Amino acid sequence: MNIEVRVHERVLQFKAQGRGAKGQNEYEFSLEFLLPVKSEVSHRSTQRQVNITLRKEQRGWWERLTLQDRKPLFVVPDFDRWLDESDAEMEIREKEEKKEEMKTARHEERGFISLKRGLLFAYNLVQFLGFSWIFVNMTVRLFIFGRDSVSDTFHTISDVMFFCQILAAVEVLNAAFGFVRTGVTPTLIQVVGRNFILFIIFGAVEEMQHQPVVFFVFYLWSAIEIFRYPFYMLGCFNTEWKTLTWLRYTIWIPLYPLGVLAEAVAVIQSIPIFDKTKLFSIPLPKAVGTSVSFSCVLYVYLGLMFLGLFINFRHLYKQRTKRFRTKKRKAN
Ligand SMILES: CCCCCCCCCCCCC[C@@H](O)CC(=O)SCCNC(=O)CCNC(=O)[C@H](O)C(C)(C)COP(=O)(O)OP(=O)(O)OC[C@H]1O[C@@H](n2cnc3c(N)ncnc32)[C@H](O)[C@@H]1OP(=O)(O)O
Repeated sequence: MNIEVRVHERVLQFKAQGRGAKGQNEYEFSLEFLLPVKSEVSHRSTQRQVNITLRKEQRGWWERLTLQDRKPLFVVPDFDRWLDESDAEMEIREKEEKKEEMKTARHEERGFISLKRGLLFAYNLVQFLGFSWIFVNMTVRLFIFGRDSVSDTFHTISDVMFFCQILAAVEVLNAAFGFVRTGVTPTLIQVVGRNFILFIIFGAVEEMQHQPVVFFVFYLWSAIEIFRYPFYMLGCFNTEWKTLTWLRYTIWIPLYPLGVLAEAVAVIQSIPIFDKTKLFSIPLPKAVGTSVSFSCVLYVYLGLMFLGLFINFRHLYKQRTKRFRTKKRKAN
């Protein structure tokens, strides 16, 4: 198709060769607009139609399209694209409302992120202070009182340990609600595993409270946490201290198996006590006339501990690899 479109002042002139109502022919028309239009004109033709785009010289609403009062017969509005003054106002208002909504949403989102960050920071700070107190207290007491301090660990430390470990349940919620990028299972294993030892094995059995194993368990638990929580505190502000990151992702390698071993020793030591005292024993129906010792649960738990160790060791190994691989790639 041979198309010629020209605009001068306010007149559009169109000429084209093609097949239309009069078959193969030359078609032409001209339109004199009500007000001037810009001389740049663009057009695009398809098999069915020619689209011509013109721009007004000055923005604003026209009373009508053409200079002459009566619209030429061949001009018909395309109502799909038709906009009148009230439509445009509505469109502008809608756009502004959308912009305002987006602004408010972004504002709320930023508020939520700062609140989340603030709460996480406060949580990590409290845990850091708690575990630091435990670690420093145990170390100082060990130097001052020697072996006597070991058997007294539970009575001097347990209140703060109870507090920190109850509070640690927050970590399961953080993982479950997606507040931190981590899996629920490893966190649940960690929190349930420790609280089982703390509340059932040590808390409920007085004979266990003077055992040296309490010292080892508490010391191993706090030794990792005094690095883990400050690492998270810095993370809340997208900051990191390389040495601390290295310590957080490295010292669990010896500490975790040692911790599980110490916990396993505690469980094994408590078995005869549960058998003797019948504490938490599960009563059987009267016809059978006896009860199942809680030690059966402890045997099952011993198996679960090593499964838990495997799951969390693998999880921590993955976290370590991910952390150091990302850092290396960033450094390149
Ligand atoms: C289902 C119930 C079954 C019960 C079965 C019971 C089985 C019992 C087995 C129990 C064995 C437990 C033994 C244990 O008690 C022994 C010891 O603890 S010994 C001492 C050594 N221990 C450790 O080293 C473990 C310490 N604990 C942990 O590392 C975590 O608890 C763990 C869940 C294991 C791993 O942590 P996580 O998955 O969170 O990994 P990351 O630290 O890499 O964090 C991932 C990202 O999340 C961000 N994050 C996490 N927490 C926070 C927070 N509190 N505040 C801010 N940000 C947080 C973190 O920054 C990472 O983000 P990014 O990747 O962006 O940097």
